[in-house]
Amino acid sequence: MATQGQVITCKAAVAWEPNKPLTIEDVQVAPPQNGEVRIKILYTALCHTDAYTWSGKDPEGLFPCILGHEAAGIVESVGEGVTEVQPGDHVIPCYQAECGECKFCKSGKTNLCGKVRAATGVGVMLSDRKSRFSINGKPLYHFMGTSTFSQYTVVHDVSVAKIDPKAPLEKVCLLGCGVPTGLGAVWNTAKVEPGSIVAIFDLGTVGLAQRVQKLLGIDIDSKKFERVTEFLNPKEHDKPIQQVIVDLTDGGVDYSFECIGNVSVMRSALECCHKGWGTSVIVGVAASGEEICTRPFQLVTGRVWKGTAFGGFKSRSQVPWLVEKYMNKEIKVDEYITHSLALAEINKAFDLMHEGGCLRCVLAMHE
Ligand SMILES: NC(=O)c1ccc[n+]([C@@H]2O[C@H](COP(=O)([O-])OP(=O)(O)OC[C@H]3O[C@@H](n4cnc5c(N)ncnc54)[C@H](O)[C@@H]3O)[C@@H](O)[C@H]2O)c1
Ligand SMILES: CCCCCCO
Ligand SMILES: [Zn+2]
Ligand SMILES: [Zn+2]
Repeated sequence: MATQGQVITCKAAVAWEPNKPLTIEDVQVAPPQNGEVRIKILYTALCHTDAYTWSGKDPEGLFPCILGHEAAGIVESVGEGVTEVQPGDHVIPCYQAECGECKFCKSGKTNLCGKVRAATGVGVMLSDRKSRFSINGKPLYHFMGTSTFSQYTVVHDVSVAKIDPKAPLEKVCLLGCGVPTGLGAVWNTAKVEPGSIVAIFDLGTVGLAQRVQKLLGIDIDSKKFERVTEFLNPKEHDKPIQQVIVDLTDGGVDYSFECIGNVSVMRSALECCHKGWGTSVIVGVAASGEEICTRPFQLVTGRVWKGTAFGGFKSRSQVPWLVEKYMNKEIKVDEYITHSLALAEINKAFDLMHEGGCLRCVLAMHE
C-alpha cells in the first residue's frame, strides 16, 4: 500500500466529552508499530456498550476518544513482527483479544485474554502506552482496543480475526460483538439444552440473537413484541416480573439472560429461574459501582448466576468460524440490521438506538 509507513489523515467520529454529540473530524492515524495492524474500516455497527461509555458512566471511558467496536474492514499495513495478517486481508477487529500464550488463553476455561488488556483498558497501545490517533498533535484515546468509528484504526495483532474475503463486510461487521454475544451466551455460557424454557430480558440485538425455542421475551419497549413467540412487558404487571414468570412457567424458567445492564432486572432474571437448576446469565453491562443482590437462599436452593463476555467465543479463532456459519446460512445476521447510514449520520444512528425501533444500524465509513 502507498500509505505504508505514512501517517493517514481520515474522517472519524470523535467523542470529545460524555453525552456531547460526536463530531466528524480530520484525524491523523499513525503507522502501526511492532505487533500492530492498521485497518481500513469499511463498515461499523453501533452497540449499546458504545452508548454506555459515551454516557460517561464507564470508568474506562477516557475522553476525547474514538468509540466503536463492532466492525469489518481490510488490512492497510502491518507493523514489525506481525505474521497472522497482511495488507489486503479482510478482517474483523476483536475487542476480546486472543494471544494463545497468556494464563487466560492457556487455561482452557475462558475466552478472556490478558495480553493487551492493561493498555486497551486505558485507551493506548501496549508497545509504548501511546495513542495512534491525534488531531493536529493532540492525542485521542483508543476505545476497547478497536475504535472503529474511524475510517482507519490501529489495533493489536492479537485483536484481529482474518475472515473469508467473500463475506459481505456490510453484514459480517455484526460478528464483531452483538450477534456472537447473544449466540454464545446460549451455546457456550449457559449451554442451553433443546426444549428448555428461556426468558430473555432485552429484545435488542444481543437478546434476539439468542436463538432458542421456548422463548419468553421481556422488554419495556412494546415495539419489540413481534420478534418473539411470548412477550411480557414489566410495565403491564403490578407484581414483580419474576413472580409473573414463575407463575406462568410452573415454577420458573430453565435459563434466563439479562441483556440490559440493569442490576434490578438482573435480580428479576435470577429469581425467575427454576429452583434446583435454573441458570441466569448476565450479559448486560451495568454502570460502574452498580452491584447485584439477591437472597443467598436463591443460590443455596440450586439457582446459578453467571456472566459472559463476547458470548464466551475465542475471538481470533472463532470469529472466522462464525463468518463461515453465516456464509453457510447456519446463523442469521441480516435480520438484525434494521438501518444503514453513513458515518456523517452517526449521531442520528445513536438516536435510532435510543428510540427503540432499531436493532443494529450499520454505518458505511467511506460514503
Ligand atoms: N457481555 C458482553 O460481551 C456484551 C456484548 C454486547 C453488548 N453487551 C451489553 O448488552 C446490553 C444490550 O446491548 P444491545 O446492543 O443489544 O442493546 P440494545 O439497545 O439493542 O437493546 C437494549 C434493549 O433493552 C430494552 N430495555 C431497556 N431497559 C429495560 C428494562 N428495564 N426491562 C426490559 N427491557 C429493557 C430496550 O427496550 C432495548 O430493546 C447492553 O448493556 C450492552 O452494553 C454486553
Ligand atoms: C468484555 C465484556 C463487555 C463487552 C461489551 C461489548 O459490547
Ligand atoms: Zn458491543
Ligand atoms: Zn491471551
